[in-house]
Amino acid sequence: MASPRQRWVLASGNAGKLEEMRSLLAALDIELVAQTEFDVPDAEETGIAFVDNALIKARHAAALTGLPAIADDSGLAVDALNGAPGVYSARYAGTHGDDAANNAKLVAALEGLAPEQRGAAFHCCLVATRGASDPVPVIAHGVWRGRVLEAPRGDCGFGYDPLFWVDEENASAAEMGAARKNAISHRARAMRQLVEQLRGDDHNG
Ligand SMILES: O=P(O)(O)OP(=O)(O)OP(=O)(O)OC[C@H]1O[C@@H](n2cnc3c(O)ncnc32)[C@H](O)[C@@H]1O
Ligand SMILES: [Mg+2]
Repeated sequence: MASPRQRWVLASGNAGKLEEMRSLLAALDIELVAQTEFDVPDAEETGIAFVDNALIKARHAAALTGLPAIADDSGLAVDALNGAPGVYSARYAGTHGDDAANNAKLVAALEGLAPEQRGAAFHCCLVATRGASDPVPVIAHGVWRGRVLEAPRGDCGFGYDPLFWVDEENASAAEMGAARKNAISHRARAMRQLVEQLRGDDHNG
């Protein structure tokens, strides 16, 4: 599928995600173009599961550009909130993509909980579709476990990164730096799987 210099559209309007996806996809010899460069508007994310929304976004971008597409649907599932905000992570506080408001709401929701009650997982579902009606899209899923801090720490990354504490790193996702995050994150794990499958595709002709 990923023949040399094939063009793919990255079906995301999130600048933080796009930067990470580009760096994670550097292993594939493909030209990646953000959907915003084609004026593709955000798709309506009506799915119940991450994979539903990733499929919706990939098909939407492929349909409007005529190119193969890669989409990411991701979010934070907090144990004490029974998996919320989950697929609603981007609009947890009401306004889509208002990271500061989302983080403030999360801090308030977990107020008073002890560290061992603050477990959470970042999920990332990636979908690669060869076209809008591809009957066999490639799907990958990565999970990254950590703990929600009582207050933000660090300036790197995006979204919930300043609240996501990773014990083994002794750092929040916003403190560890892009290179480290891109080695161990939910998105890194999903992308390794996706790249593996796309490479397999090449070999299968
Ligand atoms: O749908 P697109 O256009 O890709 O962009 P989006 O920002 O709406 O993305 P999602 O619908 O997948 O929502 C993901 C939410 O989870 C957050 N999130 C996902 N990955 C993250 C990461 O690596 N670090 C911090 N927050 C993350 C992100 O900030 C959003 O609030
Ligand atoms: Mg979205």
